[in-house]
Amino acid sequence: MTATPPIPKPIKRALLSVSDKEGVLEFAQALHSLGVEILSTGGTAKLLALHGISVIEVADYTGFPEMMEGRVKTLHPKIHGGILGRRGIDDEVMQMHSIGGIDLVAVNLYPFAQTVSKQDCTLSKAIENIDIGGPTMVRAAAKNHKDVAIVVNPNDYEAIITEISSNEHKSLSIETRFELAVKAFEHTAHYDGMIANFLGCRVKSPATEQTVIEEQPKQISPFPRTLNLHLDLKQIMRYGENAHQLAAFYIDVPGVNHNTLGTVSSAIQHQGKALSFNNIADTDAALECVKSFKEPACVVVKHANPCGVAIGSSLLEAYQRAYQTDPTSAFGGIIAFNRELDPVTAQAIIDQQFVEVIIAPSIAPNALSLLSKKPNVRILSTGDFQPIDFVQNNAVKFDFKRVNGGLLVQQRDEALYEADELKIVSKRQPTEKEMQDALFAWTVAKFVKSNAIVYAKDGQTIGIGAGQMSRVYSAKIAGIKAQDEGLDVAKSAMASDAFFPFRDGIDAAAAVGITCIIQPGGSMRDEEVIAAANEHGIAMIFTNMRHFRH
Ligand SMILES: NC(=O)c1ncn([C@@H]2O[C@H](COP(=O)(O)O)[C@@H](O)[C@H]2O)c1NC=O
Repeated sequence: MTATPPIPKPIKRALLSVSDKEGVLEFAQALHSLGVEILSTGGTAKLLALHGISVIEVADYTGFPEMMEGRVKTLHPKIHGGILGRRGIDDEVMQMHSIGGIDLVAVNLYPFAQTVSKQDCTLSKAIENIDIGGPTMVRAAAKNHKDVAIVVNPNDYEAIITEISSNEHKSLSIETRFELAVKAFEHTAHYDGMIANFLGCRVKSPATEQTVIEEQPKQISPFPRTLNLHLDLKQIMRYGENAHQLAAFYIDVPGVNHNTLGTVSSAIQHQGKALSFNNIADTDAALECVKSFKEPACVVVKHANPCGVAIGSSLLEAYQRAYQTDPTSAFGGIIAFNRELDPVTAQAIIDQQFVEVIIAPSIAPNALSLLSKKPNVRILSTGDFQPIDFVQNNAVKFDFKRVNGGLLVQQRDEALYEADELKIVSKRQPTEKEMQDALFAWTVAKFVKSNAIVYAKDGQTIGIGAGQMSRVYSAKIAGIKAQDEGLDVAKSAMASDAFFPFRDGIDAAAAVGITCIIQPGGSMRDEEVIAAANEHGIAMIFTNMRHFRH
């Protein structure tokens, strides 16, 4: 025998207490029209009253004034009893203490994230912006979702009004209340996580020598004692890196300190099969690399490594030159552009190769209709993104690598080189063209897995050696690939993501005709390495910055 679900009770009384007042007037107005009595805290009540909406102030309802500059507003048994009381179980005790049920709670919290993102935010200001009464109501209402609806997101107001209006009992279904409750706990978990992260950077831990309780400390750790992450599930994949692995894509929640615009996480997919785990990883690698260039550029990626990168006077030229580096590896690759994809380039791709994903800031409509002939190709647009300003962009953004039993956390590698750290260490100065080629190769090398060796000439990669355990083998592979594709390495620049431990890498470069080398320097045998460059007449630039990538 199946139990008949209880008849949902109508929503008769709502409590509205919001910091973000967006949409609250319309919401309150609609609730009022549905015959709902509205209780509200000081600022919210004032706004509603000003617009002629009938409202009872919480202070009048409880008989207790708001006090301590808002620290105590709703923390009263008449409010919390009204939210937490189990209908059908606690009715008698509620009646005994004159506690009326509150059937809907709409709360959003003090803007803690916005407050602490301001440069001049003091510790006291941050602490005053920790909402206490709000989360208490949110959690209470979420716990009692069987009888109470909790609304934390103004984007939900409209759907809630629509559902109540169309429901014969002027209520919300249990499914809606449950969904809202889960959203509410996610919201308070995120909120408390932010607070714990903020305070956890100031307390004695392996990251800090001492607890820092200063109003505006000059330096605090970027690493909280406990790391609270908040990511939203975007997609479940059919499988992970391999078919026997379950996988999902979680994305950053856009907010005050996160800008997800122009990333793979917020890209719009126009056609093609769902992105796979490897597609997303490779698309991110291609996209982040192509953002480094100001000129029209194209990056072709395979297994997270660029296999061809080029700039050109047009996107078509950039694509053709990037493809030319390694057509064999480009088969089934991921292609990223830093300009709108035009129909000529789209047609060239279709004519020339099998491609898994194409990503660009935008896709011209006529390019999209051409690509629709290849419906399996995943086409993504990110919206505009700015080329990375390596000097300006010093925001602390984290990069994570999971190890068994822990998580490695580091700042993202957002630098390229410090201009005043570039040093010519060879006898011969690089020509202007050699310098341009070297910086292009260096930019690409940053995105190639270590050990990375990149040969480049005229804004085009000529050979890329990636992921080898010895640098000299990466150099050899870059040379072999160039030769196999009939590209002339002579007079190319060579970039190495880390220093050369021995002179053998330089000798190998000279043997294939490299005339300029860019590398971090810093080896015990730098002298020997520089002497080798001088012997071969190679111009050598030290960047004093390494770009390992694993
Ligand atoms: N202290 C309390 O009892 C309390 N109750 C509700 N709040 C918050 O006060 C804000 C709304 O205040 P007002 O309606 O006065 O603008 C909301 O963000 C709500 O989460 C409170 N404030 C902070 O803790």
